[in-house]
Amino acid sequence: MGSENMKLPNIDFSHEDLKPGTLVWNQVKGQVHKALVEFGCFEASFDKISIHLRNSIFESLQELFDLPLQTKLRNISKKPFHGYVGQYPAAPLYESMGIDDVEKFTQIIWPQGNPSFCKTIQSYSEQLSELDQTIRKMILESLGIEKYMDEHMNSTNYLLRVMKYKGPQTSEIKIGLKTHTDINTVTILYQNQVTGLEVLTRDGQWINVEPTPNTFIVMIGDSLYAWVNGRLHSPYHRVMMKGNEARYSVGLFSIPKAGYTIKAPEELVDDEHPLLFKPFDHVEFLAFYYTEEGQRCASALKTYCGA
Ligand SMILES: O=C(O)CCC(=O)C(=O)O
Ligand SMILES: [Fe+2]
Repeated sequence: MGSENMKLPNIDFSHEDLKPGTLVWNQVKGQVHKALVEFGCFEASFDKISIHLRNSIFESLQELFDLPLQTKLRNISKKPFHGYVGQYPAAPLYESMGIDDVEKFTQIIWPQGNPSFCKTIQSYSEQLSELDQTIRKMILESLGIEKYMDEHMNSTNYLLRVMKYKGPQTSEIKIGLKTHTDINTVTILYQNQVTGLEVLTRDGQWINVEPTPNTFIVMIGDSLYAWVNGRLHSPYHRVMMKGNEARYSVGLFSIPKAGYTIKAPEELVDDEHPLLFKPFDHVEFLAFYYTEEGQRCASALKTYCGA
């Protein structure tokens, strides 16, 4: 179980003057780098998303998940994990839906229209993608690889995934989502007040993440871990549920585009830091990841393209 007294670092991104080159930018950048080396994860305080939008997002999620299963199943996608996921015996509490294109998604789920859902999701993704970009700029600067900024920023797409974990209706702890690392670039999670997310430290302790209305959880995925040649950590995490209440969460995932080869910059490879992964295409890696073997191995990426 999660350790009672450990906490993730909390970094404040609400400062008005948070622009590249300012003193406050450099201070926050230092905190981001330290947190990502040590934990691969941190809490971000970010007040650019209004209280109204923060509340609407969970109302929208509830409205969506309350729909009949038949309706939710209309969200299909050729890409794994982008469509409706749920009703799995191994994760009976979990349901999720990927939203690639919110207008199309809204049209499929509500053919009669649902402008308020569409607008809420759209504003949320747009506003939160600013935080994603700020963090990624800081990462490249702190690693001294600014010259790859445009290439890196253009190498990803966003996916918003909304998630619901039913309360198990018992005080016993039940698995919500099994232990995994994220395989994308950067993940930013936001959730309602029901606890459950746990992040594993490098020395093997589980940290319970305590949600608050203005904290977002930022996490490095394996693709970024590979690209920065292991300079930042990509943490194992899981969701454990107890009690009656449902946990709603929403993840903004930056994901490498198909056809983009992830290859560590030469600046990050030397005798002390030998190359960890051979260059790979994320979408080709996904095909392996979702095979039985890919799901079984401790590190699918290492098995797939470890150097
Ligand atoms: O629900 C959460 O907070 C975590 C979800 C998660 O880890 C994932 O979707 O990869
Ligand atoms: Fe995850």
